Amino acid sequence: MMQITIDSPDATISCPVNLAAPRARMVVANWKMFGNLALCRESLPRLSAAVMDSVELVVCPPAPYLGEVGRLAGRSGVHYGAGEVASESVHLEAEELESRSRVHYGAQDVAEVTHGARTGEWSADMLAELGCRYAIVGHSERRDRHRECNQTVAVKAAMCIAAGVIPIVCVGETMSDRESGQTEAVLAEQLTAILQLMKKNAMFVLAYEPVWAIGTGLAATPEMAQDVHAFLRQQLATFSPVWAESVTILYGGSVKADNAASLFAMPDIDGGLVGGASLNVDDLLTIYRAASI
Ligand SMILES: O=C(CO)COP(=O)(O)O
Repeated sequence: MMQITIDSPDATISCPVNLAAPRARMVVANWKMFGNLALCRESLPRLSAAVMDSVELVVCPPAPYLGEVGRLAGRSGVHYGAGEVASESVHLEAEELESRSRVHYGAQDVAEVTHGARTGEWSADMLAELGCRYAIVGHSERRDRHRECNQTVAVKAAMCIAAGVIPIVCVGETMSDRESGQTEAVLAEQLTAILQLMKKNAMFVLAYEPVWAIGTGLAATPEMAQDVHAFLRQQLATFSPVWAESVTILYGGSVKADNAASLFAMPDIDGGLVGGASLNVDDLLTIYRAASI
């Protein structure tokens, strides 16, 4: 395992990266500001029972539910009586659950500093302490509503890496960017900010989420998404060709049970970042299984 170095405004950070590892296939459920404790308790045991070694499954609930999701993901419902959790997993033996791959979980955002008087924010270290393996950074809803710029997103990603949390970095163009032929320029600018801070070889997940496809029911076609994913991988390769092959690139934007398989069949699409459809456990499981093909 080699070490890589990151220059952040706070510190110089070293983090391990395993270049020998093949890139992971993955489905990430971004619940956004939806769901409740009942959804956590209904879905986590079912997801844990369905998880396969070949595809990672990550749940990113609203922050107040991270502790409960972590608890459920860690023990897959064995702490609950059958009356409390309506799930097949409560019938599984503890050893069987232990031996399975676990559902991972992560936050939808993180602060760009390690600590401070920041009401309503949380640090990457706090997420690590809660057992979060991932944190989404740079989602277009935060870039738009919270005015997060490329530099802020890059610092957040670096904070995650320093804390041992893998950032899922979102990039994507608006419809007007696309219509004016600016898609590649916009994506390159978003990605360059990240790469300049992380240098190369850092462990992160990239998510291509065209803004016009989010929550609209209008997903990119598999070919359209593949073109962009190939472009993103090419950009990564300018830093390191070997590393570029190891980076998981997810597609997000109206991924549904009926279009997931065709999107995930494309060579540079390694899985999905799923919003609305992830709130329905059956749909999420169908999407998850589509990533194993
Ligand atoms: O923003 C998204 C995931 O982060 C995508 O949302 P939808 O799947 O609801 O379009």
